Amino acid sequence: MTATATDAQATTGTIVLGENQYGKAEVRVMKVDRDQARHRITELSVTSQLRGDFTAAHIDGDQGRVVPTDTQKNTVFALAKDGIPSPEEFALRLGEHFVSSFDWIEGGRWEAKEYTWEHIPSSLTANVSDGEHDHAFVKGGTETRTTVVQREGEEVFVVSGLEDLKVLKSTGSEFHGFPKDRFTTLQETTDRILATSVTARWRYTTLDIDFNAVYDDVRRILLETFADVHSLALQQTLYQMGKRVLEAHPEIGEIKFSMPNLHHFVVDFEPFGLENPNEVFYVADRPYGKIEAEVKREGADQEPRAWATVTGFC
Ligand SMILES: O=c1[nH]c(=O)c2[nH]c(=O)[nH]c2[nH]1
Repeated sequence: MTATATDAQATTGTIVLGENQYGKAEVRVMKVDRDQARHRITELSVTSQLRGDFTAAHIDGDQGRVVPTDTQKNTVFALAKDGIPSPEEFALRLGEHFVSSFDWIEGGRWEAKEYTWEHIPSSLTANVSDGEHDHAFVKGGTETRTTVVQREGEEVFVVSGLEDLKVLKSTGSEFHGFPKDRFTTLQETTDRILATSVTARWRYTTLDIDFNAVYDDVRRILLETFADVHSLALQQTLYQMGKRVLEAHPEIGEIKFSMPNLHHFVVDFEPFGLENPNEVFYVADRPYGKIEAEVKREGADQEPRAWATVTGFC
């Protein structure tokens, strides 16, 4: 692409500040609920960013309206003291706090990622209830629960999801019928390993829900559907996962996925005079297929502002 005369002209006009937001990124906070012998721990990585008219800060170096990023970090810790019932409720409270505390703050973006911890199973008896240690934990699954809360005045948008939910099927996956040209080497298959690491994000159309219960159920549906669908392509599995989530949860407007196709290639044992009926695979690190799609409700209202600052496809 080449720059046009109009582009050149545009670069000579008055320079002004465009969209902006600022805050503290990746504040790692752990809240221990220790009011009972069996503790509960919640670990979040929180990014808080404020929006409003910060022209003076950018143009004149005037900090009169700049709530320091350090204060935003401290606020994350201070609000955690009152509990983190869910990442969504915590992010919503941060938004409410900043918008109601400083009249020039018009909104912002609060992102939270939750890391899973599980009580360590134990056959001992000291500090153990129901076969699990009361205050010793092991890191849970590889996945991270996510939420992005954005606020414009009284309008609030919540996009929640998960990242890196690793799943694999050792059969029940086919891939054939694709077009072939002189560069095609891929063999058709009616039995292959299907593996992916699911990143999904969905938009809530209401805040009047139990965020933890809905999250648990969406995760259950994603896993069950991945397992249940006899896959003719990762694209088909993805679509079914989204469809079943939307059918079960009217409070979700749309759902987006980014799912790598993590290739497992059958090792060629012919040179060794051996057979390999889908038993030994070479696990390829990269490249990987990159399958991304949105599943949505036909004719439903879209809300691009909810997705505006979600990086990548989702
Ligand atoms: O499920 C798949 N979808 C594709 O689009 C694709 N392309 C490819 O080479 N293998 C696969 N597998």
